[in-house]
Amino acid sequence: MKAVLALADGRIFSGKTFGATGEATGEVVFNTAMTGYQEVLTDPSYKGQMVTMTYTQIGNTGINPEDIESNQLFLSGFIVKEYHDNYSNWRASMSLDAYLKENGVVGIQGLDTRALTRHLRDKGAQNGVISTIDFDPESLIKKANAVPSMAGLDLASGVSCQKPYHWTEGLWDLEGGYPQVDPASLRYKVVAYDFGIKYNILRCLVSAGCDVTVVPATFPAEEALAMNPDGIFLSNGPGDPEPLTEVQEIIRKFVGKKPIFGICLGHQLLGLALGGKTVKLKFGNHGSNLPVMDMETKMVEITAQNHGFAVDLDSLGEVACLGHVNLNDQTVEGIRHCSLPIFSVQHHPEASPGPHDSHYLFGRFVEMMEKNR
Ligand SMILES: NC(=O)CC[C@H](N)C(=O)O
Repeated sequence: MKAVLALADGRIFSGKTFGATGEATGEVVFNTAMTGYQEVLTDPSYKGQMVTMTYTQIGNTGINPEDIESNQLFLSGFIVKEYHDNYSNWRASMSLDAYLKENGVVGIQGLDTRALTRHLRDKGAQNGVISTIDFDPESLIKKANAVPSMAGLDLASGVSCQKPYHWTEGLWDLEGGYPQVDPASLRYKVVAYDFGIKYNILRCLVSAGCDVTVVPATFPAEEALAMNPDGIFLSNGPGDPEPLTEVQEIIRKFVGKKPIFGICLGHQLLGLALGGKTVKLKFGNHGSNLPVMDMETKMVEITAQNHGFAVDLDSLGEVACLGHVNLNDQTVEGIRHCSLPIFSVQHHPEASPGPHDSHYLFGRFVEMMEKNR
């Protein structure tokens, strides 16, 4: 069955349906990861977006119950070159097509994703519509232009948990799968603010020795401090960090009181809480092969990333310095507070999908908490 993708600037791509049928809208972004479509589909940070994978063959490894990063699919549309229904993997329990159908996510396959990616790279990420019911170019372009801009959108509040919960699952291993870790063996008490947190971040924290309590995005700072944590963690999440002013106010209350570690949206919110600004990038970075330098050690790590906004370093003045830099586009990849045990990164040290080069950052957070006990 025919499917069409129309972009707000008038470019139209034709393909075939897969997954759910109907119509979907969102900001179209490209992801350069070669594997890990399942983690991409369940990453809450993709809410409001439609993702095209630059890797050509998608679906080959099917879907398994273990590689999910949250309990649902968040992106609104999935765009691939060649969908493969005949999957093969020892853990797979269903096909990608069936999974998208079951979760109502509209897909399109068989279009030139290379041309689409080059278009987004040259013209910038932009809103679009995938349709299997309307093929009229004029009507589709109108629909794409009616989608609200990602800049200014608070999407994190809608994906955060409703009430606090405790997390004790550690990192996966081949023999035993995901272990349940005895909380008595976990030395550092961490309050993790959930703006759309990925499971593997929680697992990395537990495996690094943290006893994690996950709290909603606007959980009062006073209540978090009353738990007497060793550190505060700020998670990834969808949308623009700027409208989340209540959250920035909460973060400010931890500065000077507790060690803080932020990832992606958490990093951007920390930058704003410290008095800085964020900017929307032309097409951002989404993938698992992006080079970054740690300014402290000058080591280069290959990282997983998924962001459309970035912190403006100059706006932070003397408060914080550059902790990490993206070696492709020189964007601010991390900040470090000049005098307090506070740091954050734009990339994803938990990977999922991606290389494990940046796992050491969880150890750095634990060291900070140890020094500040
Ligand atoms: N992965 C994330 O946390 C994304 C942060 C933010 N939504 C951005 O696009 O920049």
